[in-house]
Amino acid sequence: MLVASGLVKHYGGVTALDGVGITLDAGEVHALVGENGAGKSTLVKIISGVVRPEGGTVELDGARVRFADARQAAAQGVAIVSQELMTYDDLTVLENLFPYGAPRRGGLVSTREMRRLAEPVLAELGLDPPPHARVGELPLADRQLLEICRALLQNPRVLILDEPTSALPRDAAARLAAVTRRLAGRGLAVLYISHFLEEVMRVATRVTVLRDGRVVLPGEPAADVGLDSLVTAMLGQPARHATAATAAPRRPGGAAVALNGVTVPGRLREVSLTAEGGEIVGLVGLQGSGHLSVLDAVCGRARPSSGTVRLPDGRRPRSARHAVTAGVAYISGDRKGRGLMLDKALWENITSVSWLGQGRGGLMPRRSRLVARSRGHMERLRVRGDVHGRAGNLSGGNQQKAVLAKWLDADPAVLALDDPTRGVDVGARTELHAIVRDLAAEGKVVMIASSDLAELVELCHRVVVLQRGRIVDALEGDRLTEPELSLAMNAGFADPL
Ligand SMILES: Nc1ncnc2c1ncn2[C@@H]1O[C@H](COP(=O)(O)OP(=O)(O)OP(=O)(O)O)[C@@H](O)[C@H]1O
Repeated sequence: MLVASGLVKHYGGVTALDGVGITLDAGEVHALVGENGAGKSTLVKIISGVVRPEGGTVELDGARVRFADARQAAAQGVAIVSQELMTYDDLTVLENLFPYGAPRRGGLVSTREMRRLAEPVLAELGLDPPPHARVGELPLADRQLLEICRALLQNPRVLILDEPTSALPRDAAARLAAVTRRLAGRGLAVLYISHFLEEVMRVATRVTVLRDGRVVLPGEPAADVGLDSLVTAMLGQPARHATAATAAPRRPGGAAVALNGVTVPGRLREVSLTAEGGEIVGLVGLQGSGHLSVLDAVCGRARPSSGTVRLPDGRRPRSARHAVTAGVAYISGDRKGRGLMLDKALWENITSVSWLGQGRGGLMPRRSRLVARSRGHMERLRVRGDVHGRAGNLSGGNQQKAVLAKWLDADPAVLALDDPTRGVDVGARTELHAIVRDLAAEGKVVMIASSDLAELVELCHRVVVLQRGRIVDALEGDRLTEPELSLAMNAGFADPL
């Protein structure tokens, strides 16, 4: 149905695509995988017309197409849900669902018609938001699903999903996988880009792997490709297997983060928790359970009405900025909360936080030193990009790594991580985990919330479970397994706030 062939695209000296082709057939879920920076999003942008290739063609039903933009692509039946969230946060749910023109009756926008069209699609994805709520107020996961609803409301024949589950909790991701298969069953051609390889293997009928802008595995039946060979194709070498968290050295007793009877109205109730230097403490819960509010309290983003939060230097976080200067690094996988200066060079980004903390009154280090330091962090995290290039030119996953590089440069005492490996490829995920373990071994406090339970089990010494603003369990040792975590998150609800 859709055939791209021989696509070539360079960005300056970088070869993003070097003769890439892919065929999407009706009724298939075709997965596209590859490391961060392999060229996946560039391929999508060329199909949607956002980026012009230097060579190659895109054909739809045998006719060559060159869409001017995503809107024209949608009009011809190619709907794209891109990696970056594109919701209009100030508009309502309904307004967001019909961006290219709302249904009208007698010349007037018909809210009733909008609801009639939207409701079954929302229901299929398990969404039930108040239709007049502002989208900015919805949780990230709902916003991501909403974008998919918007694409489906265009009745596409080709649906392109670029990392559709990166912000989704497991149940929603599973629901989306089922919906995706159903859509293919109805004859849609689906291109599915994801870093969650197990999910890819479950949902895809065929899989194409890109490495360094080239196709290294062309549209193989997913059933014939094992997970290991998929990883090997992506990385060009077998993956290093992560060691279990229990093997990580633990030296508790250093400076700690301590929450004592912390209540944040509507979010946390009398939460007491100590995370010591050297410890990796996980935080988990269903949406709205308060696990992210614990991070917010540590980062000075939520003020307790009673109780105290103490940072390793003995101070209380008074504001987000104050927490930064007190050595708290907050790293979020939420792309919008990433905090890179996209127009500035990578080295300026990477060295920006430490300058905040150390710069006052001191001498600005020489630029060459800052660049060299940035290069060091980039190598360690395998950030693929030019140290002098704009941060905005990096692929999504590489931007995520650049944020971590920035905080590594600041040498924080506390790492508050919120889904830090969202959208990051398998190789980088393992690398990132190794770095987090190293930082803990150096005596730093690590607190991590993740929607990826496997990540928590692999990484944490202890995982604290919250329900309705309260700590209800803490799992460690033999009890720290995915099924136990899932059970603790869902079982026996605490009293409501
Ligand atoms: N506007 C741009 N300017 C310069 N380089 C760019 C630009 N967009 C992409 N690149 C580069 O092209 C390469 C491919 O990027 P692309 O975004 O397609 O990767 P990706 O496979 O989607 O990665 P990710 O999994 O991280 O999203 C990367 O090296 C990236 O840095």
